Amino acid sequence: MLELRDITAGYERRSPVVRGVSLRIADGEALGLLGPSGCGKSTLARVAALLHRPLAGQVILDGDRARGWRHRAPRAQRTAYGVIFQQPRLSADPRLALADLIAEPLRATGHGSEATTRTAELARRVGLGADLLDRRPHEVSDGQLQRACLARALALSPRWLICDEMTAMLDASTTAALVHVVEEYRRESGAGLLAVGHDRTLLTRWCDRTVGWAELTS
Ligand SMILES: Nc1ncnc2c1ncn2[C@@H]1O[C@H](COP(=O)(O)OP(=O)(O)OP(=O)(O)O)[C@@H](O)[C@H]1O
Repeated sequence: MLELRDITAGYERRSPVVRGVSLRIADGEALGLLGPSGCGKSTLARVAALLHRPLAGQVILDGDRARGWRHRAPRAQRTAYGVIFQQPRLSADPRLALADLIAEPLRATGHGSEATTRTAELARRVGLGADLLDRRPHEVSDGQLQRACLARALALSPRWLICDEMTAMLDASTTAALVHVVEEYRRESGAGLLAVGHDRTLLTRWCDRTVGWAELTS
């Protein structure tokens, strides 16, 4: 289970953007979190993924309380997550070819020897043609780059996926393709999902359960 207990978070201690929010996602469950722009969804998603230290509250991951954030999180907790953000260009190193982008987590965790085989496998899974793997981010479309970011997020076979407006800048067919990849992975692996967004139709179709920001904060 992934549990957020009474989380208060933000960028200034005196005016947090998230106040006293609690939520639980059961193993294998897909939870959609809906809310208007600027309400604090991404901040909460980053707290859930151990990327943003909350001002107060606890994150409990598979029974263990998170004690570190970002690079200070223990590796076993950090690698339990695959995270995909809204804007692939902000989360992809522009100097890396897509193959190296996908292989980043493998190399960073001492699995570099598997990188070539795993990268090819992951690229196939997300529908990225082998001809694109030598290109750098500026040489591919947003949709192609987001596919590479999804492949990178799946590289270490995470138990939890955090999709923060993953499809907000994509067309309908790429959206459907990426959601399909996530769902196929979840079926095989039993991974849980927190999908953040403002598209009620998409999240209702995609997730087992959706919750609105207002319900969390009331
Ligand atoms: N790095 C930052 N420094 C200061 N304030 C920030 C930072 N990131 C976000 N904020 C502010 O925190 C609030 C919540 O932002 P957040 O990105 O969590 O909202 P959101 O619900 O995900 O919005 P959107 O749907 O537009 O992505 C906003 O008022 C935003 O301006």
